[in-house]
Amino acid sequence: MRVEHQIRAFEQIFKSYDGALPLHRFLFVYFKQNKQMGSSDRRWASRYIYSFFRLGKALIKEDKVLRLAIADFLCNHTTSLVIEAHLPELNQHIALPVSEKLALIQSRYPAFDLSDVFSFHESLSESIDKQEFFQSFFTQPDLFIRVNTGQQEKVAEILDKEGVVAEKIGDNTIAVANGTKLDQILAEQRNYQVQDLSSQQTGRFFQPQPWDKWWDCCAASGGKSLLLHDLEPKVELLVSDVRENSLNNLDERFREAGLKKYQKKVLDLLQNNEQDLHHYEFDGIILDAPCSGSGTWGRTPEMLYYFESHKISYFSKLQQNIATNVVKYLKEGKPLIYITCSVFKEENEEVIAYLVEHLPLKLEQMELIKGYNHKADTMFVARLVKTN
Ligand SMILES: C[S@@+](CC[C@H](N)C(=O)[O-])C[C@H]1O[C@@H](n2cnc3c(N)ncnc32)[C@H](O)[C@@H]1O
Repeated sequence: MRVEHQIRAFEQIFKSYDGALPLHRFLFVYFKQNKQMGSSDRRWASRYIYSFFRLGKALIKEDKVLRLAIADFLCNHTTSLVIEAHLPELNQHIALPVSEKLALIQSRYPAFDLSDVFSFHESLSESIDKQEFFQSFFTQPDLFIRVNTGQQEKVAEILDKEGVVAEKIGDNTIAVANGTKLDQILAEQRNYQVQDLSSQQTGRFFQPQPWDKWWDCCAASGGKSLLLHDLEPKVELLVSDVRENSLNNLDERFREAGLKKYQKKVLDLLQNNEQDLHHYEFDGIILDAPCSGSGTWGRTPEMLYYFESHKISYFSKLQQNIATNVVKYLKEGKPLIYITCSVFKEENEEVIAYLVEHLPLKLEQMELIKGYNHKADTMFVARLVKTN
């Protein structure tokens, strides 16, 4: 009876959700409206719906509940009523590594094709190891903290005292399990930022100099600007975004981080901004472009199910147009840092090919930062320099 209750709750959620909102926001509202669900019901319903979407479109023709049991088996190291009821013979293998569990599923269900987990695989950037990438969707990514230089030991000690398992990476990064309530544990926001590991690594491409003028032109709440500031606090900074709300969050984050001196503008980079920008010339521009976000779908697996492939071209055009509009404000010999959190070549290498062909830009370096092996996001970054 209890398993039927859990399955009914899962099916209700699946039926009410259409992919329009991020799943975590939808669940927040859904649970508020369904107060009869106790905390255990909510926990199981969340686990099931997230596991279910991690299967993408694999075995799409099979019964939904069987797919749920397979997904839940692949994603978790502890069993569930659904696995016990619908895959009883695999229950004893729940603690095996994902690769071994996949082999078990493949041998039982020959129609299981791992590439159906990510059904847009034809569009992937070439350097991605497809097997590893597809497999990564069955593991929840970690939460990463970028710690200011010299503060890593101190922050790690506080986490340790609170019983949080924390892994130090390099000198400035700490990984903890997703869902860790950092704001309740670490009071001193000045010393750290929540920022994905791969996003932190884009900083290697910035190379700012003291007193440089930089423009973070799609700044949102300022993640890349804060990274730039940590690399070189003497940079003069302009931040802009089309969404005023995001920039308000940025003010709050900058204040907490102690970043006081910066200029801020609400700008739509698809428009002519000459009135606002005619007297500006930058020593560096960070274009952290709007994109499909496909390198972050390990955190939002509902996208494996709901994303529509025609959107890739839409984002690619948007990226080309925004880049074209910002490059005129770059000084000769200075860098445009182009960043996406996409795994699609049309948003990455192909945008760079377009920019190099149509704009006075020369490619210095580009890299797909592969987070899928490190429980992190996958990002693309390129450093292009303006020519005459
Ligand atoms: C990938 S996010 C930026 C993330 C941010 N740099 C960070 O590190 O947290 C892309 C941003 O581009 C902004 N954007 C989208 N279209 C735009 C446009 N036409 N003009 C200016 N900004 C735009 C979005 O509002 C969004 O905040």
